[in-house]
Amino acid sequence: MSTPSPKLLFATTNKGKLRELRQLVGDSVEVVSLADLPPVPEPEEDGDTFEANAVKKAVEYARATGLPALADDSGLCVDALDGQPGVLSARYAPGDDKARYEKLLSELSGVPDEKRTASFRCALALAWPDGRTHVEEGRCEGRIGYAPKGEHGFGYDPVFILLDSGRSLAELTAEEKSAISHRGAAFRKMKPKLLSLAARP
Ligand SMILES: O=c1nc[nH]c2c1ncn2[C@H]1C[C@H](O)[C@@H](COP(=O)(O)OP(=O)(O)OP(=O)(O)O)O1
Ligand SMILES: [Mg+2]
Repeated sequence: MSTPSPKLLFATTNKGKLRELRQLVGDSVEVVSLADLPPVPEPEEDGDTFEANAVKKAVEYARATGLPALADDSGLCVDALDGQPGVLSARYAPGDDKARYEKLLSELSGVPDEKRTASFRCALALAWPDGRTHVEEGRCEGRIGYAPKGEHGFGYDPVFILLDSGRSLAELTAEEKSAISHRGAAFRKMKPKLLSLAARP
């Protein structure tokens, strides 16, 4: 028997997203990541919306690889900063995730609790190699804390505080995070499309 061919590409360079998407998909669809394939140039994320960037990434990766591709464009919209860093979250400060959330904390220094509200947004786009696309979005409400806490997750998770429990997203297990996260919400809407992919001959 020959090995079955891969059915879906997780089209992201972000290891944190990849880990969460793998767990969300489970074994319902056979997946590969970019690391399993010959190098593909990274699409330029020049859209004004999460949706536009997610579609662009999914379409370019699907065309380049010939595989159906699932791309994620996401970020943090902070009300006191008029929605910034938004689609520019990954480029908010040079360096690593810590440098970016520390910049955010310093931008918000002196801003009181009730004005520290924020939301994580995620657009997931599925693109077929022929150019067809399907998009779903999700969001997660919270507020920005005063200092990082928690060891799980990635990105801005240590400074994103949930409204009900007061815990940061980085204090949740992967399962707990996906149950309430922007990515989990978008994924659950996308899931029927992904399952239909698996069923294809
Ligand atoms: O659940 C999350 N928990 C914490 N932070 C998060 C989350 N979701 C997105 N984020 C942050 C990380 C990055 O600063 C930006 C995404 O930027 P974004 O361009 O979509 O991803 P990326 O460049 O890291 O990888 P790629 O474009 O290859 O998928 O928002
Ligand atoms: Mg990116």
